[in-house]
Formats: sequence, structure tokens, C-alpha cells
Amino acid sequence: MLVVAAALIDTNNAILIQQCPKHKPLAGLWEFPGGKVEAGECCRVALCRELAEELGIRVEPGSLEEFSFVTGVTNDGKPLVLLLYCCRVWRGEVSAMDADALAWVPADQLTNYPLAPLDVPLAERLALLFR
Ligand SMILES: Nc1nc2c([nH]c(=O)n2[C@H]2C[C@H](O)[C@@H](COP(=O)(O)OP(=O)(O)OP(=O)(O)O)O2)c(=O)[nH]1
Repeated sequence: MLVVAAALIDTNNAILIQQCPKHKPLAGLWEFPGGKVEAGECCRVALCRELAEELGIRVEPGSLEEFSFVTGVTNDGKPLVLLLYCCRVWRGEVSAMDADALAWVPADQLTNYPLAPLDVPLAERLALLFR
């Protein structure tokens, strides 16, 4: 399974995370917004689609910058690759369309939140970037 996610970074260098809703496998945990890449879909296009669906913002594929990735397995044992992009430019105001809550968090405080397991190493790498 290929999953794409974004670290939206605001002008204060705060990074957006969202709390997964109860009906999702990662309920209650915090994650970078994003989701699964559909068959035949480009990763950047998939991430722009997910950001529109989950946050109501418009992002150009060219505004996404590859940052890092992790590999792991889903709860039901399927192999998973999670690609994280950074994004500083979007149109519209973020709103929680698919999450229980949103938080803008300084990079060095991301791991204070109960993050989804694969998001933890990505958050640690973001903290190094802003050190
Ligand atoms: N970000 C993240 N995703 C994970 C982790 N572990 C894990 O199984 N996943 C899976 C859960 C989901 O199937 C997928 C993330 O997709 P999602 O639920 O946000 O995406 P989506 O919008 O495409 O999902 P859906 O509602 O269409 O099913 O990755 C993890 O540690 N971090």
C-alpha cells in the first residue's frame, strides 16, 4: 500500500497534524494529513486530492516537496510505504473535514502528541530540519 502525507508548514514554521476519527484504523492517534494513492494515480496528484478532501484546501502538485519516507506494515499485515512531502503554499483555510481535531505544532513538539506509529520517525526528522 502506498500512502502519501503532507507536512503543511505555516509562516511561523508550525506544522499541521490531525487526529484520526473513531471510524478509522488509527482512531485517536495524530497523523500528517494524507491518504492512500489510488491505482494509476500520481503520488502528488493523490496528495492534492487528499488535502482537498480532508482539509478543504487547494494545493498545486508543484508546491509539494519530497521530504522523507518510511516503510512498515498496516494493522492487518499489509506492507506499507508512507511518503511525506513538505508544503508551504496552499489556497483556502484548513478545516477538519475528516478529522476529530487539527493542531499547528512546532516541529520539536510533534512527538509530544500520540502519533500514528509510522508518523513518529517522520516527525523526528522534521524536528531535525528545524533545529
Ligand atoms: N499515516 C499513517 N498511516 C498508517 C499507519 N499505519 C497504517 O496502517 N496506516 C494506514 C491506515 C490507512 O489505511 C492508511 C492511511 O490512510 P487514511 O485512512 O488516512 O486514508 P484514506 O483517506 O485513503 O482512507 P480511506 O478513508 O479511503 O480508507 O495508512 C501509520 O502509522 N501512519
